[in-house]
Amino acid sequence: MDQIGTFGASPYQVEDLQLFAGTNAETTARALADCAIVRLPLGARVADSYRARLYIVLRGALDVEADTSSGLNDGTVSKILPGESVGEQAVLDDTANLFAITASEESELLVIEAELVWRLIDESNGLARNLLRLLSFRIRAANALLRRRQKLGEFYRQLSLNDSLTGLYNRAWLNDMLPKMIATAQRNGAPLSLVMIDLDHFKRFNDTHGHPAGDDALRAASDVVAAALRPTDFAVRYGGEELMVILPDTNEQLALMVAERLCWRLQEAVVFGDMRLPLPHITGSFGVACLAPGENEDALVARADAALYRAKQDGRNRVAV
Ligand SMILES: Nc1nc2c(ncn2[C@@H]2O[C@H](COP(=O)(O)OP(=O)(O)OP(=O)(O)O)[C@@H](O)[C@H]2O)c(=O)[nH]1
Repeated sequence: MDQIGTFGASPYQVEDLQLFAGTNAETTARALADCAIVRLPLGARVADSYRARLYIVLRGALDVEADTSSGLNDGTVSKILPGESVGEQAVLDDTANLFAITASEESELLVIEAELVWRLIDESNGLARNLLRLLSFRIRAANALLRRRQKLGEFYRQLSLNDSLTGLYNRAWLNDMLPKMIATAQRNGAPLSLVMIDLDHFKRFNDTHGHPAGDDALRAASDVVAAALRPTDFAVRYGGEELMVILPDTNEQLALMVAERLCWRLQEAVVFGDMRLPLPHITGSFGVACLAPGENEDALVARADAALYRAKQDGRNRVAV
């Protein structure tokens, strides 16, 4: 970063500098006359960014990375073009320019020391107004970036908690949430029931209609289950062709009714939307268990599993407790 001259001896005009728009050009030019102009070759970094200084691009362009000190640097880079500035915030709160500033092409920069910026703010309402406007714009941009990151974070969180084939909650979600729901139910003395569901002869279904049709069937079964539940119930893909329903505040009798309803709706489900194809049907076997006092999630799941096994043994397409 070589100094190649001063603002006063350069061909650049105050009118070229966004930050000084609307200020008295003559007074400003006088104040800036001794400020250094430095040249930055392509790819060079603003080397003394440890100081609070304002840089105005006169020619070329700068890339400014997000704040590297906060650990929030996610590769977001803003471009600073001729007339624009960087470092206002560092000057205002008297901290170093902690972000990485690099020349994206050969550039010339006007360097204004913090003390001079403050003096100019004292002397010029126009500069103060421009700075406020610029900061307000930067805050809005930073907020928008945060919102985008939040949305992205939420998107990935959803991805990691939902099964990609069926859209139901996955095992990771279950492992996290079921113990919490059980603890709440135990604490409040509230009932909680589980329904384990296993699609019947699913291997045969796959062998007869093909694996993609098997996927369609799984999706159809999941849709049936999800659509039949209250907003307070939860549907989970427990494993391959095994689903689970968690019914908070539901005793065994009610859970049995829910399972019967699901069983009936499943056998009525349309697997293929294309009516020209022969209509294969799917059925499921259902095991119901209601939380016993002092019981933990493993014991409850094991009882629902045992009930499911009985439903299979008794001929499938049915509910057992
Ligand atoms: N298409 C498809 N098939 C799956 C998926 N996950 C598991 N399966 C199949 O589900 C079948 C389960 O077979 P089994 O465990 O033998 O049980 P079943 O044939 O359903 O017989 P029963 O449970 O005794 O009624 C296997 O053939 C798996 O390949 C999936 O995501 N998509």
